[in-house]
Amino acid sequence: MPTSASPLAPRKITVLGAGAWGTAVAIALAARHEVLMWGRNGGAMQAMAHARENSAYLSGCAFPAGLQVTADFDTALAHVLDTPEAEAPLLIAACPVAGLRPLLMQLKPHAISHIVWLCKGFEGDTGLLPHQVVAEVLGDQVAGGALSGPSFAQEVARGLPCALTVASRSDMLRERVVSTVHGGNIRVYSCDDLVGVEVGGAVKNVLAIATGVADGLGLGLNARAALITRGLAEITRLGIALGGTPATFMGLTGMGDLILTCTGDLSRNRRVGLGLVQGKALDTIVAELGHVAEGVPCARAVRALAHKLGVDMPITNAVAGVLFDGGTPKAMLAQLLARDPRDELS
Ligand SMILES: NC(=O)C1=CN([C@@H]2O[C@H](COP(=O)(O)OP(=O)(O)OC[C@H]3O[C@@H](n4cnc5c(N)ncnc54)[C@H](O)[C@@H]3O)[C@@H](O)[C@H]2O)C=CC1
Ligand SMILES: O=C(CO)COP(=O)(O)O
Repeated sequence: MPTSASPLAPRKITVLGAGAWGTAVAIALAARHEVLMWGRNGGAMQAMAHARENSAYLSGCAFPAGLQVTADFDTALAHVLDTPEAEAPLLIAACPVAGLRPLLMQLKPHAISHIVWLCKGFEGDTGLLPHQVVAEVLGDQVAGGALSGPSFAQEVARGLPCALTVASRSDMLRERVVSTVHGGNIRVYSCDDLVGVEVGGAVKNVLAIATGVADGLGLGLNARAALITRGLAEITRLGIALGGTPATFMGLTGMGDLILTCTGDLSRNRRVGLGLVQGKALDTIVAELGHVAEGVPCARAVRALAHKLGVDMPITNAVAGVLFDGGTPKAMLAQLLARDPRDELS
């Protein structure tokens, strides 16, 4: 579907969440727009305002003049809510999946028209995708969309080129995101397959843990390519079972993000896999990361969901076995290799 690009004027954008990705997106958009980033930790936001960088989550990436920060939720919301809809303000939720429902509960009393989320995963307790959580909390009158794709925060914050996809069932929201975010070194594609985009973004994190394990064990490039490709097959099976469109999994938010996260050493999820092979405890690995690794809770949620739906997801099951059931990386490998042969395309 054709969409217009290049905004006519700077827009008002609020980013809720001040981790690595929220900060990178805020920095990138502040070159062209008036961005206000909210974080829940008052001390941290004050330090950011003073240093003009987010030293805890994205050090060395200076804030442009167009980026302001606050720890006051009402101020952050007023930045977009006090802007006429005709000026197309943009509200972005940049927290991890586990923080999405609490954040939406904070938003619920306010009259928001739309929301874009950046998180990738399934909600732990419910097994819901982010768009389902949004619909459950805010109802379906609020236009919602996921902005996803291969995009390491460190690279986006440094202004390196990337391509993203906005997925929404709302024409208005897709148009607003494209016309606001597309430009400079960021290309934004659009599609209406929310399920496919969200499943790809969620499950690739589990596969990145698997690839980290394989690379940590020194299994070689052939094994890595096999894992990525068969990983894509299992993402696609789950995505189709949930109502996604097959072609979506071949796109930026499927294959694109899978390749990036499985092969790029900037990936936190890949580093979880590497750490497991070094014999570190999961808690230690995550604490050392200092960031969320969505593939960890996602592995549990996807294993349960796939079991419920009768979808075969052997790599995810093997990862979950190592993460939660005391399996060893070598046992994970043996379990995968010992599987019966199967038709590649079934
Ligand atoms: N870092 C990256 O390169 C990318 C990350 N993502 C996704 O974006 C999401 C966020 O990731 P990062 O920012 O990298 O994580 P991070 O670990 O760097 O930061 C998470 C931030 O979220 C905050 N947070 C947690 N719960 C919250 C809540 N209830 N309300 C408000 N803030 C809350 C934390 O205080 C922290 O500031 C994840 O789902 C991740 O998969 C997507 C694309 C790229
Ligand atoms: O989603 C990402 C890149 O697109 C970031 O992946 P990690 O969370 O594994 O760092």
